[in-house]
Amino acid sequence: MPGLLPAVFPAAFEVRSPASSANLGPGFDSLGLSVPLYTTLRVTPQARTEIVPLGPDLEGTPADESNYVYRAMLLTAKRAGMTLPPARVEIETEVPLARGLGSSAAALVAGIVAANELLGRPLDDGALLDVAAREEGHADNVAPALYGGIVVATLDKLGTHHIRLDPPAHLGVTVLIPDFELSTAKARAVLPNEYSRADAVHALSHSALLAAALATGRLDLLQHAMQDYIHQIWRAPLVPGLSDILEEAHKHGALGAALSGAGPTVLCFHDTRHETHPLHAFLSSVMKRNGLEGRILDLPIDTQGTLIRTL
Ligand SMILES: Nc1ncnc2c1ncn2[C@@H]1O[C@H](COP(=O)(O)OP(=O)(O)OP(=O)(O)O)[C@@H](O)[C@H]1O
Ligand SMILES: N[C@@H](CCO)C(=O)O
Repeated sequence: MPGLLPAVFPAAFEVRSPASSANLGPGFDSLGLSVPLYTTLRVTPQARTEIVPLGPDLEGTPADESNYVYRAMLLTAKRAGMTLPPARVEIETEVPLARGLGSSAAALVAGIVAANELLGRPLDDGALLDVAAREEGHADNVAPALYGGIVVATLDKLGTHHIRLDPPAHLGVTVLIPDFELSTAKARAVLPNEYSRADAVHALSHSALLAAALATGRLDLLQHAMQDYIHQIWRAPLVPGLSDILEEAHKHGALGAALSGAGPTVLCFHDTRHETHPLHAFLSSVMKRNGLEGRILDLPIDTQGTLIRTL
């Protein structure tokens, strides 16, 4: 009577994917870095699928196929041409939702890596990135969430191509995370469909300079290289204080500043050898002037990306 035998399931495991900050100014949809705030999945193979969002931040998150994690797991199985084995998937996150720190990318990447693990690893890293980038529509959050560090990535008909950079020495991140949500969809809806040649050349040259500066540790060039006219000016009305920070943060110790992803978080680079008190004081004063509440955190750049651990 095989039906009465206890099923033997593979060992439970945990997948942890980091938050990310996309664009870094002019690298719209193509450049990002990861930071150590994590989305964690605990995956326990069992007879039926159960999606279990945990904690107050995920309250109201669906537990069906519209859940980002579960959707990503199903997509991965489809890409591999296999059926997803059932499992209990507990989801926890430290990444604030809809704040420009890649919560959706961390959820997607964690789901993709978890499904690949359950399926016996049929997809290599490049295919995992491609599944994630196609689902997200751009690779600038998902690539750092998968690989860690700073990643330059392209997504087109030919596939997803990327180069991962180790962060330059002494480069730290300060983020101002406002207490309000801004969905990526809303922040993309305000962008124009067309740009002038001058704006295109400005974006190309500055994003190329930024990637080269990050690759060679030229921290002195960040402030200039992070200038952007592709998305930040259009999004500024949605993020009170953004223009002040972009214009003035360098006077208070920032090496450069940018809207993080689609916002409303703002990212400043700092030199880890220097105090960040003056920058914090400036960011606090901008919040106060604009009637905002929020958190200011100094973070290193995560270099590990997504990790799997057997439980
Ligand atoms: N851990 C999670 N589990 C399930 N769904 C999640 C999780 N994290 C994020 N999401 C979904 O992603 C949505 C937020 O995605 P959105 O793209 O708007 O913002 P973001 O990814 O946080 O920011 P950005 O893309 O600008 O960096 C949430 O409203 C929720 O539906
Ligand atoms: N590059 C994307 C990141 C947010 O998902 C944007 O700025 O809209």
